[in-house]
Amino acid sequence: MAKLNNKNAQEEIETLRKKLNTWAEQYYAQDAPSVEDAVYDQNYQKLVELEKQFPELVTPDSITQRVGGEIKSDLGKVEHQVPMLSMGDVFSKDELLEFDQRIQKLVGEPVAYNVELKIDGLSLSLEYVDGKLVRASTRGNGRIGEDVTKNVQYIDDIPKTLPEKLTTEVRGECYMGKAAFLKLNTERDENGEAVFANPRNAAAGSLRQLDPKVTKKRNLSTFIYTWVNPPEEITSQHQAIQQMSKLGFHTNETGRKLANLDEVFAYIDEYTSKRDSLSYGIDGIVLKVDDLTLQKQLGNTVKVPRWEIAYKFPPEEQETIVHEIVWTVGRTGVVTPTAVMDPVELAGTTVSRAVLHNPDLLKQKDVRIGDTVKLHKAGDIIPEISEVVLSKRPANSQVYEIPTECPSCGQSLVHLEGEVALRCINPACPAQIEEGIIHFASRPAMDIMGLGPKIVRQLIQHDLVKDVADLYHLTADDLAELDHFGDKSISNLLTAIDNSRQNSVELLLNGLGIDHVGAKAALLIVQRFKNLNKIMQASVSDLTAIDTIGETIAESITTYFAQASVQKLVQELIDSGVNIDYLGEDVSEKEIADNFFKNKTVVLTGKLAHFTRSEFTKKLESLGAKVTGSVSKKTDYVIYGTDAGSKLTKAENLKIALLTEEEAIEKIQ
Ligand SMILES: NC(=O)c1ccc[n+]([C@@H]2O[C@H](COP(=O)([O-])OP(=O)(O)OC[C@H]3O[C@@H](n4cnc5c(N)ncnc54)[C@H](O)[C@@H]3O)[C@@H](O)[C@H]2O)c1
Ligand SMILES: [Zn+2]
Repeated sequence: MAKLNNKNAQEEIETLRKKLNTWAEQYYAQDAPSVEDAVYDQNYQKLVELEKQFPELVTPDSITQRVGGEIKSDLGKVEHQVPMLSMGDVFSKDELLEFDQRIQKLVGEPVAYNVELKIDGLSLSLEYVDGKLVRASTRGNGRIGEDVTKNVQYIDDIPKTLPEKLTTEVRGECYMGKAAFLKLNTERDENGEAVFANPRNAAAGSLRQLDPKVTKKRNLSTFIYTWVNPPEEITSQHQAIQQMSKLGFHTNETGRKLANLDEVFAYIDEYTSKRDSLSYGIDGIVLKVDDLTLQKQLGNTVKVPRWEIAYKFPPEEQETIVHEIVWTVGRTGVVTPTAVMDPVELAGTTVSRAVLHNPDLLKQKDVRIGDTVKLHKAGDIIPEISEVVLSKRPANSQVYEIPTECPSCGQSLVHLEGEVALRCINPACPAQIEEGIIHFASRPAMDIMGLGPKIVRQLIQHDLVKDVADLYHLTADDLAELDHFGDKSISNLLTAIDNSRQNSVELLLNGLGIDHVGAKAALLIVQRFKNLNKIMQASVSDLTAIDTIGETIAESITTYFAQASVQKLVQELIDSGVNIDYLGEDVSEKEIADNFFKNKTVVLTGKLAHFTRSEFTKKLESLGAKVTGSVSKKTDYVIYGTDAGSKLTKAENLKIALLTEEEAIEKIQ
């Protein structure tokens, strides 16, 4: 690394932290990472190196000093009696040797390790009182996790009662098996929902659900590997696992107590080759000092235990040849390239396609027809081209030319400002119409059962529909033209279409497929305006007056409804009897019951432990409080967390009533 001066280092550190924080938030809170783990890990390592070089620049809120992301869900919060930590990781056998040497030096002699598979899921704590399961929680930020007690009732392998009346806590990994993961992603893909990047995010997204019935459908499992407070006779990790298994916990059978690193390396090799045949995903192996007393002596850093380390597998790679690059047109006209390659076996499945996402990425990787490429699986699952093997590039190879015309309708493609994507902006483009109708009928939109992609495709091929309004004119005779479509299916589909006329209008607003407007935004907008005509007349500033609606969404909506073709479409829908009113509960004018915060002006400052700023603000606003950004004489209360700065001082000077976060929470309840 080039020598940096203090100022440059500070800048670089801040840039890295910002990037990592964003990725961690997407990964931990939204269960939807935007970059591969390897990219995250590399940037994280860079930050670690810089902080080592410039220790004075380390701050307690740096991602290297804390666990996971902030908790942002609406699930209840649970404070962990013993913190749930992260784990140090290494990427080579050499680094494992260094770890072992460090341990030997600290302990004064060679130690035995219990070696376990590193399961690709999320940590889960289970608390029992008198042998009864009373509470389950996620790791969260390590100190405070999310309450998932209701959700784990639906995980079959978790014992709800123990054979002994123990009061104790165990921890382990909650995961989704490979088969369940692939099934879930296939379903989501068919419903037009975003697929999960890997089994870990899928497990996290399925466990952290407000509605436990969703968890029930997701087929989660556990491997329990930590006994937080074992009985005295348990003196080693190996023993702890065996005893927990006897108590009915699902433990992993592959763990082994090993006396030296040669045996550990053999274990790594063994499971590197067995990995694909396991029914669950693993991303490495874990070395734990086996002796529990030694574990205690070695203790923890702020973020990780000193007595354990994860060895992460290098990503598996295969070489193959690219034959073709195909372009598909999505609902919003975005055209996406996919490389089609000679089929190869990669981490357990046969792979022949890899999405290249956008033309920039394709250019940057400079993938050409005939190129030999290295293929790996992001998150162990999704095939991706890592790089071109330049030494194997044919002599006559030519730079791949990005198409200028839409593969579906032939109209010129455009690059909209500020976008990496290439788009077809022809509203009559058949591919877009098809995707648009599939979206309109999907579950989060108009929810028309039985109108999946295959049927939509046929309806278009038979010239039965050209836009979503045509759906409402379909007759039994029309549908009889379709392949394998019997009387029963016909009448079911017609009923489903008919029922959708009565949907509350947020489903229609989402179904129209306006850029940036998903189910959540649609609901918020509809709750404010109550009726589609009013939304069509709203200005950008009318729309942004809604709390969470920003300019991007607002502009997208006004631009959309300004189009004559759209106005005509909406009129046709109305003429076909489709409802355009909000039929849900009235939220805005609901009478707010008297409470401590009603009609009070409140300022939040400092770092909150139990809620995020925006969660807390929402909560207070729902109680009728006005939450503002700065302290003035009009402020009734200042609620403060840790590290509160000038706002707190100002409040003290103005003698404004102060509440700690905990005090404020008490007043809410
Ligand atoms: N792609 C992204 O944007 C992104 C963002 C944030 C984090 N990440 C990934 O997450 C990793 C960091 O996450 P982390 O802090 O949760 O650490 P980690 O997942 O690398 O390791 C710690 C976790 O391993 C789990 N585990 C599995 N098997 C275990 C066993 N047998 N014994 C003990 N623990 C076991 C536990 O849940 C524990 O909390 C990074 O290395 C990165 O790869 C990716
Ligand atoms: Zn087109």
